[in-house]
Amino acid sequence: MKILTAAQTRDADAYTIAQEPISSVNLMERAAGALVKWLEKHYSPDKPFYIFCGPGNNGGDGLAAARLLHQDGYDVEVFLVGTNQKTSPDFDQNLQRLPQEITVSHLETTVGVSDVSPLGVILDGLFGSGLSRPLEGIYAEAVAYINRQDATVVAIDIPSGLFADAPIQEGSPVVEADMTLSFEQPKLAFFLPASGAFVGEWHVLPIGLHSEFLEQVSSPYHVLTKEKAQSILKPRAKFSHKGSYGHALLVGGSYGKMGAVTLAAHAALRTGVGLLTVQVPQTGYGILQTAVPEAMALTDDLDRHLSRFPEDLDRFQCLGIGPGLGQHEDSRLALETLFRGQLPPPLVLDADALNLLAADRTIRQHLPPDSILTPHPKEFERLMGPATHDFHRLQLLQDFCSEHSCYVVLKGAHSCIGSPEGTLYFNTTGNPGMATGGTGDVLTGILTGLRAQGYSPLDTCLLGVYLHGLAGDLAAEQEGQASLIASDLYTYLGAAFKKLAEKE
Ligand SMILES: NC(=O)C1=CN([C@@H]2O[C@H](COP(=O)(O)OP(=O)(O)OC[C@H]3O[C@@H](n4cnc5c(N)ncnc54)[C@H](OP(=O)(O)O)[C@@H]3O)[C@@H](O)[C@H]2O)[C@@H](O)CC1
Ligand SMILES: Nc1ncnc2c1ncn2[C@@H]1O[C@H](COP(=O)(O)OP(=O)(O)O)[C@@H](O)[C@H]1O
Ligand SMILES: [K+]
Repeated sequence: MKILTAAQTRDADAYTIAQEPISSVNLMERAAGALVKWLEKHYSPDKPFYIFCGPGNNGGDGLAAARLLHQDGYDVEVFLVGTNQKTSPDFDQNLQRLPQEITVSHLETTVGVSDVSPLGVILDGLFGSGLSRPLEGIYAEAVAYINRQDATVVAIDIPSGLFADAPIQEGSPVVEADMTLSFEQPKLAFFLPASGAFVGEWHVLPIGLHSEFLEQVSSPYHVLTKEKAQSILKPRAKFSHKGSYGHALLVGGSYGKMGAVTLAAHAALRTGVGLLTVQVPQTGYGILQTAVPEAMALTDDLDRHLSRFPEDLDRFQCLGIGPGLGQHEDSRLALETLFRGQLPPPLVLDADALNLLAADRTIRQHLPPDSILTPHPKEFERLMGPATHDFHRLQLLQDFCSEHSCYVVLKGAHSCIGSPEGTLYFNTTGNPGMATGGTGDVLTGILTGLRAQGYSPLDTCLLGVYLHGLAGDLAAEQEGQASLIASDLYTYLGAAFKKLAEKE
């Protein structure tokens, strides 16, 4: 699913109005209809609705929703905010259509305004995708009032005060929504930490924007959906054997950090890889053979850290490097030798492999094309320097992928996969239970296992990141978020594969 900018959404609107054709006010009616249908499904008529409307079409949506909810027997109260300024024609028309029985207050100030019922629902229709500057005056006051209430806050299209595709200044007024109902497409701001925190849970409401426009419009931003991940998944063939599913090599572990590479090894095996070998320093031999009997072990000459890669790398279809590796100079030299030598098998680089890469520009220049890198934001900062805001970080991600012809999984609540062409995919699975040590190592194992089975680098990232988050969601359902630990992720990986394969 594409993510459109605010300008593209306006164009989609205009295209639909011209081509369907449909009048602007009827398109608003369709949007409000979809909104009310969702609300009525989730909130019973004993919940009072408090609808805050600004001067634009977002306010118009709020007014249309007020009328439709009232018609269906809901108790509705409307607050008009700053609408003595210029209002949009569709706002005006919906204000005229508002039944007289609905109480309407013109909010000049929130001083002395009593609190709404904590059992009620506030609909935030102050501003939508047309926001052009930070909120001030009565708008800022209304936002503060809404944020003080205990009622459930549902934002129409986007929480008021957020830009769909640009950063907000720190401290500027924004509605803190429990739920956001976004028309047709989610907004880019939903996926990024600084803005996404205001959005709450979000759902997309289709409103029938013209499919021709949506197919043709080009956007670098995509949502990684279940359908997309499902289309990548390859079934296993009846007469296949372990040779059909690749041989992966994981290199990592050091004294005190053997857990990281054993987590990755378990995860690689659970992706269905045919064979797995793990290269560890001497100290890790017994640990690995005991903890992961399915994996073959190779050992370094050194006891506590790694100083070389195996000679015969050709027999591996993917090489995953990093979990628990440490940053010893010997390990850095080994990485440099690997990159400067013959083209190695397809690579997955994580953790200390990334830190070594960040610390040494010359190694980075020799990064083999089509490599997969999986930094968290701090590791990414070491590679590319600090970003001024979340949207800038996306630009840096695109720059890095195109400069090095590689694929980067920027990990987070909505992990973002970047490709050399500049396309970005935002993941939709996963939960805060996964914010715990070792979950990234599990991802490295998953990606190494999938890549070794012959998935393209992009498909590996899309499928692997989706499955990793889905395993986290299934684990959290059973274990709860707080108690989730990294090994739960590979324990639930099988259930995630099964769930992904299910047709809805
Ligand atoms: N296709 C769809 O998705 C559909 C979308 N629909 C709905 O339309 C919404 C977009 O509507 P919209 O363009 O009228 O924008 P909205 O945000 O309501 O108001 C903009 C107005 O506010 C003003 N203004 C801006 N910032 C301001 C500020 N800080 N302080 C004060 N004023 C400020 C701005 O003025 P200006 O920037 O010119 O000064 C302009 O007059 C969208 O989110 C969705 O809810 C559906 O109805 C139909 C299908
Ligand atoms: N709040 C969250 N919601 C969803 N996924 C998360 C969240 N926090 C972390 N994760 C996921 O957990 C993993 C953490 O990786 P990383 O930071 O490398 O951990 P570690 O280094 O301990 O293995 C990433 O895949 C990330 O996307
Ligand atoms: K809004």
